[in-house]
Amino acid sequence: MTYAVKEMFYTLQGEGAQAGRAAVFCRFAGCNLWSGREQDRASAVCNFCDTDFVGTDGQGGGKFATADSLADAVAALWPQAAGGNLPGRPYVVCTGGEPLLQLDAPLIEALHARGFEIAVETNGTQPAPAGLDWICVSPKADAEIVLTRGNELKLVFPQPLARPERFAALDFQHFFLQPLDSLLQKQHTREAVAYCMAHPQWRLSVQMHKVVGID
Ligand SMILES: C[S@@+](CC[C@H](N)C(=O)[O-])C[C@H]1O[C@@H](n2cnc3c(N)ncnc32)[C@H](O)[C@@H]1O
Ligand SMILES: Nc1nc2[nH]cc(C(=O)O)c2c(=O)[nH]1
Ligand code: SF4
Ligand SMILES: [Mg+2]
Repeated sequence: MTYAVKEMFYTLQGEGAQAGRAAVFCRFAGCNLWSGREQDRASAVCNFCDTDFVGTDGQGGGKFATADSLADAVAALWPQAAGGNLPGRPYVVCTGGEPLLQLDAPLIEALHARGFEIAVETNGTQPAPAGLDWICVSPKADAEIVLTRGNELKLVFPQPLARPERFAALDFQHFFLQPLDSLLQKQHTREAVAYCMAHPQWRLSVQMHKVVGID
């Protein structure tokens, strides 16, 4: 299968329980909940997206004909210490767009073969292939989730039609509220803080990369 990748870069995970960890980000092109075109945003199932995932023209992006060629490109972004491996297991975060439209068993095998721990950021509407090491599901109000277990559930907040209570009993290790980044971001942050203080099952996920100014 050919993989369409918008961009690939080395940075720190900015969100959730792995925030602060060095990671290669592999951003797959395309999503099932929005075309990515601004003129379609208002009518999209998911209409608050902060990401450009259209096409393959970003930094490190492209079309990859095989799992091995994509995994080689991911591995090339991980820093190599002279004369040996760095401490800290190589970590790749597959995101998008919606990564589970493309991430398949051959790619998981190829990334594992290169020593990578594989994380995914998904909207939860697609089943996950076996072998993923970290699953972050971020539900959207108008899209039913089929992925109801994983490592972390990270709810963009507030979504009036997707209250945290709807997800609180699902099978995840960590529950995060991530303030909706928009013109009202400060207000959303205050509301998320108040919710977490009243419901200690939930923790706050600040999008750290935006605070510190990295990709
Ligand atoms: C761009 S999405 C890509 C992965 C996948 N499609 C998903 O929605 O989880 C990556 C993460 O950013 C979150 N996100 C998108 N737009 C956001 C915004 N305006 N404010 C806060 N988080 C946002 C998503 O909910 C998701 O957790
Ligand atoms: N640094 C950084 N951390 C992130 N965590 C999730 C992201 C995403 O867009 O999926 C993201 C991102 O775009 N950058
Ligand atoms: S599901 Fe994820 S990638 Fe798709 S539009 Fe929503 S936030 Fe963006
Ligand atoms: Mg992002």
